[in-house]
Amino acid sequence: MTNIVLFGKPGAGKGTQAEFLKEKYKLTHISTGDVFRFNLKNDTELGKQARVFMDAGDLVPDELTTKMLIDEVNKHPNTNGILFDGYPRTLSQSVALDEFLTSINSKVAATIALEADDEILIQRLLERGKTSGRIDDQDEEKIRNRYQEYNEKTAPLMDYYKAQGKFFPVNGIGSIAEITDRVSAVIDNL
Ligand SMILES: Nc1ncnc2c1ncn2[C@@H]1O[C@H](COP(=O)(O)OP(=O)(O)O)[C@@H](O)[C@H]1O
Repeated sequence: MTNIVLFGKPGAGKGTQAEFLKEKYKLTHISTGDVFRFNLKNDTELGKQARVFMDAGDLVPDELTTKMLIDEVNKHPNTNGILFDGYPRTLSQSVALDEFLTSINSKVAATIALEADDEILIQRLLERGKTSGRIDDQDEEKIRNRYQEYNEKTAPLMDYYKAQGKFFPVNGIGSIAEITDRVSAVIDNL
């Protein structure tokens, strides 16, 4: 299994790149944001629990998120590898992911970070909010809160993966195809 973590701030283009990468490398794409939104839409028990956090732009509590993630991975026992998009987002989630992958004889092969400036990203999200219907994309204050969550809780993961020699930053500004090429260069070298 080649498991790749796609890392980046909100709006960095993880979901867009994942669509191309999953085809190219025959990976299973798991977006925690998408799974949560599916549960919100279908008003499941998980959706009910996650809604308040998501609508405010806060992270959903680790325990709930990790349980959901493990359930998703377990739905694909024969996969070539997983493309993790939006997970892990806290140190506790990184540790939980490593423990879980070890338990199934696997590991994170690489964490690939799409890098771009905050102001560019905030504009992208506001633009997306006009058509996506996502409450968390429609209001600058909620977007700024997501950046604060990222800076406080998610940014420290960079050091966690750097210490393991698994952190690969990629310039996230350019055409979609250019960025796919940059990410592919990292994967092809693994
Ligand atoms: N790993 C996670 N841990 C906690 N909450 C999460 C996680 N992944 C997604 N969420 C929740 O879902 C929301 C939307 O996720 P996502 O679509 O990945 O956002 P973004 O476009 O901001 O990167 C987050 O703001 C958060 O509330």
